Amino acid sequence: MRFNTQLIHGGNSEDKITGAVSTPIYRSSTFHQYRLGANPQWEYSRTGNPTRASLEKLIAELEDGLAGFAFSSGSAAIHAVFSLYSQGDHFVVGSDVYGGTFRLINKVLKRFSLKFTVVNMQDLGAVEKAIQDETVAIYFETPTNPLLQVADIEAISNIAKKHGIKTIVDNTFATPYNQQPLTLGADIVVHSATKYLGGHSDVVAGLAVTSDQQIADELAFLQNSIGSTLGPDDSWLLQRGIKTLGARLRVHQENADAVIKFLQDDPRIAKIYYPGLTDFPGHRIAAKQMRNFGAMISFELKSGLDAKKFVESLHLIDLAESLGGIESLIEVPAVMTHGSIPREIRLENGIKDELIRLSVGIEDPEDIIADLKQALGKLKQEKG
Ligand SMILES: Cc1ncc(COP(=O)(O)O)c(C=O)c1O
Ligand SMILES: N[C@@H](CCSC[C@H](N)C(=O)O)C(=O)O
Repeated sequence: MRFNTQLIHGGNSEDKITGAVSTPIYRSSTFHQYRLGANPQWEYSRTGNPTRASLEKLIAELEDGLAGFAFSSGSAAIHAVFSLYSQGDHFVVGSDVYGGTFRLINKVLKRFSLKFTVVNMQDLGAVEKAIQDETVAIYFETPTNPLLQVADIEAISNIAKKHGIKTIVDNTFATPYNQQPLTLGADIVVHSATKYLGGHSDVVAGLAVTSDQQIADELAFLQNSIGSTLGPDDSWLLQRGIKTLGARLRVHQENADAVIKFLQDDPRIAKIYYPGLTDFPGHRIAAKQMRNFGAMISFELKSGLDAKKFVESLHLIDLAESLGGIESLIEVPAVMTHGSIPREIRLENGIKDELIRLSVGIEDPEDIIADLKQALGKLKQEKG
């Protein structure tokens, strides 16, 4: 099956009992056991639920992995993956990660004595140099949130393999439509499925997929033991969202291409962060490992232009956290999504106070651009 067919027909897309073409929502916390101690397939919904299992099978197929696991949020999925490891274990972590991941690492995982070295993943020499005797895995996003930095998944996975450690990739920005890290050598992929996979800003969910049987067994154990599983209703909603991933991403991409062109031509834009730009660092690697460059764009206004005024002047584009939904969303990472990172670290990592991040939706591109234009126009008027 090809990818777009798989989106629709993958997982357990037909119910074995009724033939329903949409996986039923099995809203049952427990399941009747016909014989005592017979180890039934379904026993209790935290341990396994048929609706969740269909979604988990689907994401495993889409990422070309062995097993998938659905969690109550992306953060819960990331937490479960780090729970594979023990006190004293060391990780090499990308310097540009979602603010909540930074917070999880620094305010939670460090309390359990996991150790971290932060490295710019574009510097392969620095990645290898950061590996210690206790290092168990390399963890990174690509493209990153919010700077859209691109890391070479294959090259980093090769370094990891050479040192007998694992590679974990947060594939939220790219989705398996644009990039499949497991096929490039990674061992575990995590997602905030709240974003493009759900696609409609109506579900908070997380996914993890692995190509390694031992990790799969351990993740199944941890998912059940920690218990941060995705409920059947949200599992269904997420699977429904995933069915249109390809169709949505094609429009997201067309719109992002139009918005990029507009921003490039506007004299009030100082800098654009987007892997599709040929002069953007990482463009060559993105072109190698991604089907397309996605619809996340970050940018800075020319000095003296007020980013706050700009985002508050938009009418169509929502000023809101999150991304990847059908509606265009804009935000200022320093104040919103990455506010949990101390300012000096944010600045060190390249996240300026005025950086603006735009998630281009699937509205008519003319309307998105008209909104950007009118909000930029207000700034010009004020300055003049
Ligand atoms: C790249 C990335 N990873 C993980 C997360 C965490 O996901 P969630 O909000 O679903 O917990 C987010 C956003 O929240 C994100 O942008
Ligand atoms: N206030 C939230 C931040 C959510 S950010 C959501 C998403 N990852 C994004 O980057 O837009 C928090 O403190 O967790």
